[in-house]
Amino acid sequence: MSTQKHAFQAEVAQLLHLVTHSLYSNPEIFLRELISNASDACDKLRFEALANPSLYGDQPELEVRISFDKAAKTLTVTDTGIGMSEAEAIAHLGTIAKSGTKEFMSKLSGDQKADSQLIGQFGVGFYSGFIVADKITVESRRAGLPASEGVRWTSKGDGDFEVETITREARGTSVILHLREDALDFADGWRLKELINKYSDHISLPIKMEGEKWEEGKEEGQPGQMVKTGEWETVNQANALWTRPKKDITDQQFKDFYQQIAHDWEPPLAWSLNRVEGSTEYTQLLYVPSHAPMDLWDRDKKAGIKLYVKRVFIMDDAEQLIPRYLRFIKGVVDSADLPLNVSRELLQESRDVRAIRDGNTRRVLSMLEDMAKAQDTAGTAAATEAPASEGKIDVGSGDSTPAPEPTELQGDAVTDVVDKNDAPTAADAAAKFAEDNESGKYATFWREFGAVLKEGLGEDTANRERIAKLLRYASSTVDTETVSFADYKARMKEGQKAIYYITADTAAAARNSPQLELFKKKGIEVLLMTDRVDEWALSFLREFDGTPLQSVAKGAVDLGDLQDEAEKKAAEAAAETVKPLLEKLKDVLKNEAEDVRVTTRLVDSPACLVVKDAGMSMQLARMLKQAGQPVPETKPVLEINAEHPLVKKLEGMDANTPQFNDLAHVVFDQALLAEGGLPEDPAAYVRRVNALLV
Ligand SMILES: Nc1ncnc2c1ncn2[C@@H]1O[C@H](COP(=O)(O)OP(=O)(O)OP(=O)(O)O)[C@@H](O)[C@H]1O
Repeated sequence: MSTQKHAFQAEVAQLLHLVTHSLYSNPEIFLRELISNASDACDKLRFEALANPSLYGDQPELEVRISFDKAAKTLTVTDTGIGMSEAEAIAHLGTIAKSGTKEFMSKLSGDQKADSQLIGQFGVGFYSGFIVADKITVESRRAGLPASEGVRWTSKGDGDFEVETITREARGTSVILHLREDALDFADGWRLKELINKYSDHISLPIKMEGEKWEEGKEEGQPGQMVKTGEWETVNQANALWTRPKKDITDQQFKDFYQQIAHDWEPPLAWSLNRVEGSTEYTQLLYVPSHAPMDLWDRDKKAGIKLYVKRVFIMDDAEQLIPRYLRFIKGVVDSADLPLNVSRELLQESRDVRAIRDGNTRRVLSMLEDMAKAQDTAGTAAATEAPASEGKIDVGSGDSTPAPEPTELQGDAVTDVVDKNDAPTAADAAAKFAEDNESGKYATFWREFGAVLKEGLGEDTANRERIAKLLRYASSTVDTETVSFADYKARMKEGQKAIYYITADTAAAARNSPQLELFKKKGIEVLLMTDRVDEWALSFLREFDGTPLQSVAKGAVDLGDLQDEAEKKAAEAAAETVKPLLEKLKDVLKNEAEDVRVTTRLVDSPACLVVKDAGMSMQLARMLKQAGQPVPETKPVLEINAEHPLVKKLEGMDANTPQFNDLAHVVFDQALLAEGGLPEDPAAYVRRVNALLV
């Protein structure tokens, strides 16, 4: 059969260029990527063979072999997995099928340092071989195909690759790297073992290397050398990480495993490994990443949970195992109860799956609570020399014994895999304390994923209160997004009956909103909600811990006991005197405003717009309109400040004059502008302002 030449898909060519130019500083990751592909290929075969055991043929073993040839300058990774047909080799090794590739490519800046960070988030897979090789040959045969239908794929990592049909006796794939001159140190048994140990110990498959022994020189004066023994030895632990006792797993191994499953170069913020026993038995290993993926905002993004059944890999991205608002969580669930042939459809209906999903949700929420608590403790104890307690501090690092959740497990007992004697020493704890304190893990989490977590208020009724406790906002008195509802409540003024908040497009707009004037004057804190999701999410949270939440831009302002008698009296008197003006304004602005009333919420501004209590905020209405969604046509209420000179001026004017009409409209449009909106007719607004200026 002749050789056919194929061009790489444009994105692959681009990726290849990037791989070889950005990743040379960390060349060794290629081995992790190739072993991970080999392991995936074995997982796939094991899964397909459940329905068709003949796929194993006469080779029942699933394994990975790593060999090298110093003289030929090659390094070969061979697996007995599913293999590839010719068409598959062309498709899988010549194009990138992954969603998000385009987006990824568009984010590249040309700055190698920044790009290599990005590529770490994306995962380079097979192409990382080109960091150390100037040519790669892949020989493969798909399980179930005859030996004559093997394929050889070859490329130098430039614009194209070649494919030819070969005869290959063994099922599976060999990836042969022709090492670059500067990467010859990888053709070394010790070096390879060290790397396997570092990156792939937790792979559940045996990774084998040919044994070597020292042989003295045959003749006098001839140096000795290492020679191969011909026996293949397993060099990794070959049991899945999550099946090992936690005390036998180092932090580094947890992190390495995360990097393998999440294709992320950054270490995770926290993790938790537990064996859950009871009516539904499973092991969960869950990770909180330290940064958001590029497609976080895609609500259809697949979840990052891999499902195993009794150690057999079943599927990636098992979205039934974690709610959508926690879609950023990565990890593994290994169930003891689900059938091996479980399908996505079946997952939807399974009671066991619901129990696992609930268990995962609770576990993630407690990890977040622990992180938040560790940060709070760090914040208050920052100046003290020693940590307050080991348990608390260890919690923040993610590898702690999670707090038990007795009442919430509905009969399922959590047995942590960790040996309780595995507790960290005081020195460990102090070191971790310093680390956590420095990094502010919860702050990082909140910055990256806070807005997604808010979706949980609407999605997860059962855990709404727990989620509410995890929320953080900036406020009129605190610049950073660090204020929890509980913090807010603790600082509430004597007599204050509600948690006040304002929604706006930006923090600046919220902070400078006229609606805040009275609150600022009285020193009442107001939470600033500036995420798009805030208003929707808050519609599910009417109160926190018995205290109602009240938007300062909705309904009439009622500060209740916070307003003293004299103020109330003055306001009532002002309302009385300004009544005739209100009538005039209502008439002139009948097309724009639902109502015009006098308010005490303003101090420096003449007027502001509010919506009725149950109404949709103007900000949300604008957002929906922009998104092309139908929005009920509601008019805002204009509230005026009877003390303001402009209002006093209006009071003294004849309502039938064009000047009154102009000033009334200017006051309305300015209130709209201050709130982040745009006048219906901007040109008319400009004309009116100009008329008043001359
Ligand atoms: N050893 C192998 N055996 C069988 N198929 C393989 C092997 N290595 C790679 N492939 C195929 O080539 C595809 C591309 O591999 P690559 O490593 O580039 O991406 P990936 O594994 O899909 O993604 P990532 O590594 O980022 O998770 C794989 O999805 C798989 O179909």
